[in-house]
Amino acid sequence: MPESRSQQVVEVRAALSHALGAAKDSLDAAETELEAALDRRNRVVAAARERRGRLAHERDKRLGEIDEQHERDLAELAETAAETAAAAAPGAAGAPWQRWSPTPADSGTTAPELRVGELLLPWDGEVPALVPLLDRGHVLVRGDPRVGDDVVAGLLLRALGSVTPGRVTLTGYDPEQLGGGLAGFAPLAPAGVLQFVGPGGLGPLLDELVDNVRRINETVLAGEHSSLRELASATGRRPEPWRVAILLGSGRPDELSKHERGQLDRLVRTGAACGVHLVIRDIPVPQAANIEIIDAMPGDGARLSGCGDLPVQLDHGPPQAVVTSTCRQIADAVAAGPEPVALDSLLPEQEWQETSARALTAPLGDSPQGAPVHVTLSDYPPHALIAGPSGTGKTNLIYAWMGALAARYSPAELAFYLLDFKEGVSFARFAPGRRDPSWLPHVRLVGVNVNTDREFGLALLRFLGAELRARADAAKRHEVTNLAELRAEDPDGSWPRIVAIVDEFQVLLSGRDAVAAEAVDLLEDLARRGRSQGIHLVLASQDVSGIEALWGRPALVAQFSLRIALPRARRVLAETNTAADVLPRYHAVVNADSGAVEANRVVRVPDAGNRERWSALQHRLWRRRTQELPAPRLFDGDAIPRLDDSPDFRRMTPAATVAAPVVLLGETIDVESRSARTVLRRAPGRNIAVMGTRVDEACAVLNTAARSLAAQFEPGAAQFKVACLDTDAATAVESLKAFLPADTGYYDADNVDLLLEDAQDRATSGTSADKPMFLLLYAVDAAPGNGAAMLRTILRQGPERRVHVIGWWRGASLLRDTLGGQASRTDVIGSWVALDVHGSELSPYYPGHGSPAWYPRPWRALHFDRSVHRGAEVIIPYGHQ
Ligand SMILES: Nc1ncnc2c1ncn2[C@@H]1O[C@H](COP(=O)(O)OP(=O)(O)OP(=O)(O)O)[C@@H](O)[C@H]1O
Repeated sequence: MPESRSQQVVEVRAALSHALGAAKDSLDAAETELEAALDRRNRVVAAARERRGRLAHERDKRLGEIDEQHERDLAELAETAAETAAAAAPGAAGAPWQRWSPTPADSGTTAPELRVGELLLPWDGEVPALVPLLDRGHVLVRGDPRVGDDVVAGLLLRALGSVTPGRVTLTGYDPEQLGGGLAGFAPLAPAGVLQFVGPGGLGPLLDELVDNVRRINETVLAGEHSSLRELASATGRRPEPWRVAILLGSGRPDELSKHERGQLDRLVRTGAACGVHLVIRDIPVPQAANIEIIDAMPGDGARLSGCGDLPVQLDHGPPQAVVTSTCRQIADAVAAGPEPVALDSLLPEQEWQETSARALTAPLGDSPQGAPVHVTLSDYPPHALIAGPSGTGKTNLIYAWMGALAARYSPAELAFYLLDFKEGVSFARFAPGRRDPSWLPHVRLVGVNVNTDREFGLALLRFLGAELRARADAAKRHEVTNLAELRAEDPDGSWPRIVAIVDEFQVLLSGRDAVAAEAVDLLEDLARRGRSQGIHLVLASQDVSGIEALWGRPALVAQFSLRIALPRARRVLAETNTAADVLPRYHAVVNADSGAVEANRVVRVPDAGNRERWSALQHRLWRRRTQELPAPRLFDGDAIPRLDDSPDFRRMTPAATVAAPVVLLGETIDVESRSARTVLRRAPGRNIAVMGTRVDEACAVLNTAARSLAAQFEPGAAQFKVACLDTDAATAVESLKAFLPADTGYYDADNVDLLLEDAQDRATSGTSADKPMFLLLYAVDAAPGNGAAMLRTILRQGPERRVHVIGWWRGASLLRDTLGGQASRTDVIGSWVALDVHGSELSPYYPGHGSPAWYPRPWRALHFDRSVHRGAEVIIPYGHQ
């Protein structure tokens, strides 16, 4: 058993050793594995570390890239925002106060947004914070009152400075006298750009604004446009101003009545489309998308509802000096009135397309709402009265009206007769001139500088009277009653509507003389009957006396139912109609109902005075005229007519025998260019006496007589004898020699007795078969010796034997002396021309008429021929012969 035990021990040992060996192996294996594992782990850890490092690097790199991209995006966005803001708020709407000045833009352009501060962005550049007010919405300011004041002042100044002066108007409601940024704007008040309503005024103010919105919707937008902004961008015109109401409440919840609250809601909803905007503080308003809320806080605490949560730094208020000077500037510009509109705005697209059969209608300008204001002359209203103090644009208005009419109606449809009683040549542009040969083809007559020649006004009225009768007769023949019917019945006839314009017509009616009396009678007849015959009168006057001259004739005034009043014109509208008192410059009130207030229409008149613009129109129409159309007659009271231009003189041709030689004496004052004449028939009394001391005029009349006679006779067919007894007339006589036949006899004081003896012989013993003899005697009162006695014989007996005296006596009484003194007969002087001789001295030569109303004036004479005249006529001696 010991063996077995040792055996067993051995075996156990062996087993143990084996086991130990096995365990060791296992341990070794395990350790190797551990080592490998540790190694692996170390490698994994190292790899992991390395990857983390790489990842971190990658992440950092990416983050860096993202940051950069973010900054780039932000900068890009901020830059775009800044650019957009600069475009949305150009000039005065966005410039910082340090370099701010007004930049008024056209009313047609879109309204800018207005800067109130700066968006605080992590960006180097500046992004302005803008508020959409004009044409877009309303603004509610809350928060710090002082900052709020600055915001309101800034907004208003930017709005005012961005548009044409007067296009933004302000109304302030400030019952608590908070000022609210408004105080500095006071200089706008006198020009009506700013007004304040007091406590209790909120209701009426809101009502007025609502009324404006309603009116603009109904009459301006009129269903065609959804807003003024849209209208402005479609038409380039903005007929209404922006009306901004600044409502500074007290913060009391009961400040607004129910009605006021309703009106406020209405304005919030509908105002902006009509340019009515609210800037509100401390008044509760409903939430609305078009109200920009400004939380006014100092520093970076401010917010704008339109900018979300972005912090905003509000601008300081505008410097007081800038506010004041800008407001003054705006007020001055508004007081001075708007810039003139161009004449072209009155012209039609196609010229000469209208028919005047029923009426003459043309625009005179635009209404304040931008719609054209048309003016009509027809059966009603037939005639117009225009009044405007000097310088208010009356002449311009007449031009504008004429331009608008002339462009629409051809000369076959419309004829103008123009007369200007004031000094100057305002209508002369319509007639051919030295520099410009064109004329307005519709114009038949232009009278300028007729202030002393009231007879010319009379002549025009007489002419129109004759035309009226001709039309009435034609109407009777065609059994019709008015122009439209006459034109339908007589389509080939020439029946244009006639518009006679008389500027400063009161000159014609002034005084209580025969001219005025006849003028009023003629006017009354024309005004009454002209309406149906297409004859329209337009009377213009600058002072109230002009209108008053008519006032005494209510029946006459009543016919002038179209009234046009320029700024400050008085009495042309109805007595209680004061619309003209508040008209801005270049505006007029047009009233087609005799001045009744309800018929007022305000019109802004374009600038038609501009010569170039006018002349472009005139030239265009002139080139379109038919070649037969004659140039208008130009009567210029300041010009001395020339015999060579006289149609009567030009028609004269020489003949061997002339039964009734015609003596021309001067130009008549008439619508047609016509010479005053006396016919020297073989009949008693056919002599001509020129009376007066004025040498030049007397010589002018005698020379005209001599030249016109000479033009009718072939050489040798008549005898001319010229005596010059006043050396002052020598030059005139000398100049005559070129025109008289070579065998003319010339005499002076030394030998005039020979001439008279000769002529006396012819006068007493000649025969009617003898050649006519014309004695042209200059200063004949100076005939020496028994010259007077011989002259008497010649005057009395000569004409029947074809011996005629054309003599100049240097005074009416000297003629009387020649004729044999006070009691002598005067019928040997069948025709006379009086120069500076008073009417009372002429009565002996003016049989059956008393004495003519004649007040001598330079280069005018009175002519009377007892064989043909009922009354004496004023004539203008021909000059420069
Ligand atoms: N609508 C207008 N637009 C621009 N300028 C105008 C307008 N109306 C008048 N003017 C200018 O005002 C000035 C006076 O105008 P205008 O001669 O027509 O006045 P008036 O009332 O006829 O004066 P007067 O009777 O003294 O001649 C002129 O220089 C004219 O060019």
